[in-house]
Amino acid sequence: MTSLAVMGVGRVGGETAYLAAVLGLVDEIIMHDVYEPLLRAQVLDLCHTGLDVAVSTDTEAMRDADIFVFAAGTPRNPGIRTRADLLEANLPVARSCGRHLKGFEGVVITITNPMDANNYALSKLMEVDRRRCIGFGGQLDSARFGCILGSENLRGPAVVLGEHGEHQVPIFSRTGQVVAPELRESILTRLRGASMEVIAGKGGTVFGPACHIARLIEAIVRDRREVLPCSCIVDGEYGLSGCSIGVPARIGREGVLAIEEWDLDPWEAERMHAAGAYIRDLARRFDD
Ligand SMILES: NC(=O)C1=CN([C@@H]2O[C@H](COP(=O)(O)OP(=O)(O)OC[C@H]3O[C@@H](n4cnc5c(N)ncnc54)[C@H](O)[C@@H]3O)[C@@H](O)[C@H]2O)C=CC1
Ligand SMILES: O=C([O-])CC(=O)C(=O)O
Repeated sequence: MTSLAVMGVGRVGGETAYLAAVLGLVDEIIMHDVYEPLLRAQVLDLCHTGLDVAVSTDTEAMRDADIFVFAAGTPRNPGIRTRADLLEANLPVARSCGRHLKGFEGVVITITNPMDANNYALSKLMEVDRRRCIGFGGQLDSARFGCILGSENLRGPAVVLGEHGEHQVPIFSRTGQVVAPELRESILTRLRGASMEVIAGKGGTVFGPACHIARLIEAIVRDRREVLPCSCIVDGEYGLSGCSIGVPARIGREGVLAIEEWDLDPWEAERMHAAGAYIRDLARRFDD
């Protein structure tokens, strides 16, 4: 019996619940949203699939779930330049949800932006071990990187580490090809703008995030032990600590089983450290 709790069942949370049900990843889904009419609609719509999954809205039962997906809060629109600009709006949401689930014993997946800062905040507020707090975004950024590499006639593997935001770090050294600094910068600029094109066109990113979140849930419930780029709370890895940041993480039933330390080239290492300093500074606002 595997149970999934989803806080915030809007575009991404709702689609994630639907995919988890369709793919048969979980037996029970507990949903919550502050907007009651939407919550009721999502519950009914999921029930009408006729899939063999128990659906409830019991927020008390959320604390016993195996996986908790945090997707509640405000998304970007074309007027909001960076994900970090959502901190003021979404940190209070993370705070109230975190307090409600203090002592949670399952695996937390943080979606809400700014995702890295929220993942760090949730682990502190919920008093959840760092290995059971996974921030989602790196898989999506990596898929976007793969699309852009292809458009430049370059091959993968495409992996993005660092912040899920302006300070993302595409790992060119793992593609096995020499990519000149000018081309790296122009690819990075395209990566930074990749989601906004979708947001401007259809109101928000949905298929991309939900598909990769489902893969992450699958890695956990099926104990896949595969390495995925995820935001993890670091304790010295890559010379960083006191923040959650995108790193290659081996994911299984218990959450983050290990963080791999890859050799980065100087261009990547410099940006990884800048990303760490930037996220740490954002996270500090949480301590104020
Ligand atoms: N990490 C990633 O890769 C991605 C992150 N996001 C982020 O995920 C978040 C959600 O995005 P969408 O689903 O597009 O937004 P949405 O607006 O469709 O859904 C958010 C839901 O959260 C609910 N909500 C707000 N405050 C709440 C609270 N205190 N308790 C419970 N529910 C609450 C709202 O009623 C709404 O239904 C945003 O912050 C967005 O930036 C979105 C896509 C990808
Ligand atoms: O860009 C945004 O605001 C939503 C997001 O995190 C993504 O799709 O990567």
